[in-house]
Amino acid sequence: MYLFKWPVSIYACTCYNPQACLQMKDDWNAKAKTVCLDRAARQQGLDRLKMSKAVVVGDLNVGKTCLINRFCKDAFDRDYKATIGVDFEIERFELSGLPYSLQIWDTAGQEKFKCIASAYYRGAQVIITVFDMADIKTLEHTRQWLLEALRENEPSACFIFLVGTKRDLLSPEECQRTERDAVKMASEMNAEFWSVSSKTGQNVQEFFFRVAALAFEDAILQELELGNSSARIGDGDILSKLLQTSVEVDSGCKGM
Ligand SMILES: Nc1nc2c(ncn2[C@@H]2O[C@H](COP(=O)(O)OP(=O)(O)OP(=O)(O)O)[C@@H](O)[C@H]2O)c(=O)[nH]1
Repeated sequence: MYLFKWPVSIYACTCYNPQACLQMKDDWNAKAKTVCLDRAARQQGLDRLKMSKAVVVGDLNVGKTCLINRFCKDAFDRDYKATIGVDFEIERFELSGLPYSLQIWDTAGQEKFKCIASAYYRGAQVIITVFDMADIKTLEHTRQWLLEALRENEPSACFIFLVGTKRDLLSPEECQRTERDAVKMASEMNAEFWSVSSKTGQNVQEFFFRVAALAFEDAILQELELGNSSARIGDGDILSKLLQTSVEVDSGCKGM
């Protein structure tokens, strides 16, 4: 899969929530592009709030709620409390000078709540399928969860992530083995794989920053295209000039 790389987000952000402040990268070349894009976005009247929706799906007890709580509240609860239906958090960022919010929908993994939860899949820009690295059968089930979430969305318009939780419970050897299986599954799902621990916080912030960066980039591109019908990637327009570098984003393991 080829994506235009526009690393705006990673370092040009001043977050409302200090937890969510995206890390600065020392890449002046990219920074210059960020400034250009920011200016272009302003010219297009894009100063209003942007919001993207991410839905988090997966078996019960795999750690969906803990993943969200670690990122949004920097908290971890060792006691299991089943999600009933759905719940959501909104994380606010300022990216490249623009306010931006990520709505993160936590859905119930329990079968009896599935019909309630699936009603909220629609309109997602990001689908996060979660499995428990210490319970390999939950990895197999992610395919089905993804299918169900895609049924309510336009597949080509969604970023798909496969997230393995509870890596703190695995030995390094077990972790390697599970990550190998997960990378295979991610490639079948056309997803990007991350392995995380909500208990220790390992990779959680990095993962959500990546989600926010991709969703934000996509939202801005869509706005620019809608706002100016002549603005099309590859048409020699402002976007293609700004987004000169395309990089191959491979569906491999990003979070290890
Ligand atoms: N050791 C460890 N335990 C975790 C981790 N993430 C979650 N847990 C535990 O796993 C259990 C289930 O976590 P939840 O986040 O509630 O699971 P869920 O997927 O939201 O479950 P449903 O709401 O039923 O769909 C809890 O007891 C958590 O403490 C992790 O990274 N490491």
